[in-house]
Amino acid sequence: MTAGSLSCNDIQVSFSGLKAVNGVTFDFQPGQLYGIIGPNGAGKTTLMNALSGHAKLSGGQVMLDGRDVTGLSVHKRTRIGLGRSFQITKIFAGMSVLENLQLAAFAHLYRLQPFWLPAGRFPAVRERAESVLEEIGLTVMAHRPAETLSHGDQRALEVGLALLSNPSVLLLDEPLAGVGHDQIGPAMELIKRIVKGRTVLLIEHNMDVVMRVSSALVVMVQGQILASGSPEEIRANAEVRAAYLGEEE
Ligand SMILES: Nc1ncnc2c1ncn2[C@@H]1O[C@H](COP(=O)(O)OP(=O)(O)OP(=O)(O)O)[C@@H](O)[C@H]1O
Repeated sequence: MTAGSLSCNDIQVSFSGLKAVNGVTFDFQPGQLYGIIGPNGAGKTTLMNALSGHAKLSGGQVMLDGRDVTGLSVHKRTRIGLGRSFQITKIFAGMSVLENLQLAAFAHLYRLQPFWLPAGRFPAVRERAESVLEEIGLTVMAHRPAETLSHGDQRALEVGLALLSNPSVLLLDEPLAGVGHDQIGPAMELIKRIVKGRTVLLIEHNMDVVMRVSSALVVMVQGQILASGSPEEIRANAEVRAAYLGEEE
């Protein structure tokens, strides 16, 4: 089995009776970038949470590289190849860019939070953090406090945190949220670069961006998949246009 295959079978997530994800079955193929689109409240983030282990399923299974991970914690899923970035940033504002990466690299490599010693003293940590720093194009900003970065660069750092475990499957929840218009282009380039060799699920409201970077789109409405296909197929799908894209145009 090729690394990076993710599938879900009839998964369900409910919040006090509300079926936020209501029977989703899908095979995400290795190396593809799936744009997950749909109106507000359609269940996109909850689907990601269900796949990453952040939301408890009320039914169904999640498989990663052919292995049933339904009962595994977030950390165990991370260790076997699932990375996740969040809509709300998890970076430490007062720490430098490199320190943020080193702290997360230490936690990943040694399964500990290094509160009592500088994580950067560990060669494996330094090496991993520096490699991701380069991957996200922030090497020149390594020693800047994270809070002084532009919004776009903070989002790149957030994505970097998800890359530290070198995941074969990467779940990105609105990595361009709040990114200024002039930074959308470079941010898109970053996404295209880090995607190589990985399976990516990307929640993104900017239709122009999502249509351009995705190899396939999955359209969610009311907790279910309404349609999936190439960006061209989705654009031409009358049902999707009526339920969602029509709103945009
Ligand atoms: N922790 C929670 N507790 C209760 N209800 C929740 C919770 N998380 C999500 N929901 C509800 O589940 C539904 C799906 O929400 P979700 O955030 O997954 O949608 P979304 O498609 O990601 O929306 P958006 O595009 O606005 O981010 C919504 O009705 C939301 O209010």
